[in-house]
Amino acid sequence: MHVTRLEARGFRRFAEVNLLPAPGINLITGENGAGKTSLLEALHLMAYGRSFRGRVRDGLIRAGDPALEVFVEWQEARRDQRRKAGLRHSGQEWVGRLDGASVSQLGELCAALAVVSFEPGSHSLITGAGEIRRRYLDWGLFHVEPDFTPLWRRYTRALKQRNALLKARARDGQLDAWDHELAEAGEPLTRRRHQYLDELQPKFSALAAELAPGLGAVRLDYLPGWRRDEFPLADALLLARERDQLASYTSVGPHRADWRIAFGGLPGREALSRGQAKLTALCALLAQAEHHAAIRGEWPVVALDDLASELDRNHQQRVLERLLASKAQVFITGTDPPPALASMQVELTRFHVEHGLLGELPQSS
Ligand SMILES: Nc1ncnc2c1ncn2[C@@H]1O[C@H](COP(=O)(O)OP(=O)(O)OP(=O)(O)O)[C@@H](O)[C@H]1O
Repeated sequence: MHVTRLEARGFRRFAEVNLLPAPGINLITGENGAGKTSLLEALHLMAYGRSFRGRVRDGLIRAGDPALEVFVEWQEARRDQRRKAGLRHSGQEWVGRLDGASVSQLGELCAALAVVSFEPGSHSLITGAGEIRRRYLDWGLFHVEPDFTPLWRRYTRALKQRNALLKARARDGQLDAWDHELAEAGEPLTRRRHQYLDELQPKFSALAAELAPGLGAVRLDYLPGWRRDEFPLADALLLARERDQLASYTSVGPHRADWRIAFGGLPGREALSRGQAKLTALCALLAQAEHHAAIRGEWPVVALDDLASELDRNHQQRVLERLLASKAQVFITGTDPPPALASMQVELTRFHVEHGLLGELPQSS
């Protein structure tokens, strides 16, 4: 898929911005603080329902403006279909529209537009909290398995209910029903996530061998959130009940799941340098994009924020060559064009941002 229009109003420093990108490589340059990252952030917001650097209260809405609006149009090659989505926040709540109709859940927008973003905070996918890694798996599954979303919603709802009952000190009989519901949704949800991670493994290994060969062979392990090899989720919930009643929350289940990367050449993920953690995160994101392409028949949009400061020239080149071969639409930002691009004879569509104003530069290669 490729984005044909990205519009934002009242977003970060932009009063109004309108970007008409090309299907191939789009390079956005500008000085520090000009607004380059904000453009990718707006795209990410539409594709994930959240920013990669903060919430609304952290300044997504332009100072002095009543609301922010983001509008994206994109083309799906698979169905030769043009699609559009809008998102608005006026300080109270998000309102979303997809293909001209209101959406009841922002998740509907997120499952429609597929964007993979690599940005300065991406290493947290490897070194950060388990929630980030769960979200990564779920985002992939929202896109490649249409019946994953209802399953995920069912589990999330049951978890909310069980936690509310635990807080209200409800009787065992009331908890039984929600334990049953959690297990009914949680078991298949776990199987899907586990299988998805297994499917990512060969893609991840191939990317790691190319981008981070010094780290050795890669293994991805799924940690389900309870001792699944010993008993089913229903039993785990029952066994944990007394403890959960004391703590007023559910301590076992897929909401506590995680996954782990083990490299043959390293003792543990803590042994990764920050640069290696970034490369590993990039491998994870590209593996997900390749998997998406294999199942859906087209690449997600790939957004690489500040590529030159994230990767050395050699790694930039390897990543860009891979993306060029994929025919994915790519957005790259930087204060200057990344050095690897200069030597690659790539056809580029160039934009320049200055003090929150965007202009298109003549095409270059
Ligand atoms: N809510 C807001 N209202 C007005 N301006 C804002 C708001 N939030 C951020 N900004 C401004 O937007 C700019 C941040 O833009 P952004 O991070 O996209 O820049 P950038 O071009 O990626 O910079 P860098 O190269 O330094 O990473 C800063 O100048 C910041 O002061």
